[in-house]
Amino acid sequence: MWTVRGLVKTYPAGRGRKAAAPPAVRANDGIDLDVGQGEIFGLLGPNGAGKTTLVRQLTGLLRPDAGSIRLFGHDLVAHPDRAARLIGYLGQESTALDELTVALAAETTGRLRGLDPRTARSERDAVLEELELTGLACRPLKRLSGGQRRLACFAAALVGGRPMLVLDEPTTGMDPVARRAVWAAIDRRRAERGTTVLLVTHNVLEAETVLDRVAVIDDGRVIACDTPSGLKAMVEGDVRLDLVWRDEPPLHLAEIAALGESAEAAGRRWTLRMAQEEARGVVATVTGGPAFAALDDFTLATPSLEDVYLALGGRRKGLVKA
Ligand SMILES: Nc1ncnc2c1ncn2[C@@H]1O[C@H](COP(=O)(O)OP(=O)(O)OP(=O)(O)O)[C@@H](O)[C@H]1O
Repeated sequence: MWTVRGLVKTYPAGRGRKAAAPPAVRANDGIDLDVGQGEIFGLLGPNGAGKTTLVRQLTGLLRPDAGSIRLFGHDLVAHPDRAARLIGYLGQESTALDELTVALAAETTGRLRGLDPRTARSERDAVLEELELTGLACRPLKRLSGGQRRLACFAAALVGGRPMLVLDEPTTGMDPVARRAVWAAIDRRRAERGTTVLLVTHNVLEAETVLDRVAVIDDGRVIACDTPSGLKAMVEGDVRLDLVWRDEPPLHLAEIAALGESAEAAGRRWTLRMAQEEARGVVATVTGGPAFAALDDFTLATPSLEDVYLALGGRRKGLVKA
């Protein structure tokens, strides 16, 4: 339904004296994607991986240097204007709606999408109620908290019932209640209308729970594409061991110093990834010997999408777990 082949986008080098000019950036480097109708499809990757660049091309806002994009049979490279009729897009920034009230943002979006005034008003009321925004309806977006503003923009993106929703980190800054409301609204549309969702995220936890399939993007390329469980099967047999030290790790103990060499350290926390059998020995060492006194807490966990991502050679930077 949504077919992307060989998409390439390079941002040109900046002007100026040679040494000071920023170099050209190949932000998308031959991307292929196939998204099916009714899928909740994710793009996961660290900051700067090329996700937003990809999404802006898919939504007709940025012209690719090479490659093809077809959505519901339309050629969106030749006719980028058609994207607006097919896609409800929630970008990372939404300053365009800032001056409007929550109600007017939703209603105006509906009118811009061709709804008659009455339908725009009734869709506005329904979506504000669905997302529990009715109490904020008269508030200008610029007078809302970050999470509330994001939710109001999400509400506006839903008005007009586009068959495809493209959401660039929709739940950033939202509390758990608002997040749940977003996922429920998406699920409802998929169940009732077969709406397809393309979701950009660097939240691996969210990715694991809500997505049907994920494309992992790194350095402008798709480095893996599968269901979350399919991706996790790639690192089956591995576990993650987190050790939290009370204070300094007891590096005077030879076995702890050796462990430290393969650990990723973040403050008092060490994270180690290893085969299950090996983990058993390490747990015995840290809990049975003199190191135990220095240990505050430890957890042993099955692999997450983050572990897959790291195993694929991705960079850790930019992926969040909460
Ligand atoms: N307008 C621009 N001009 C030049 N380079 C750009 C421009 N926009 C993005 N880039 C560069 O292109 C690369 C991809 O950026 P992009 O915004 O697509 O990443 P992203 O995966 O969406 O990141 P994030 O998770 O931080 O939103 C980065 O190296 C970025 O610095």
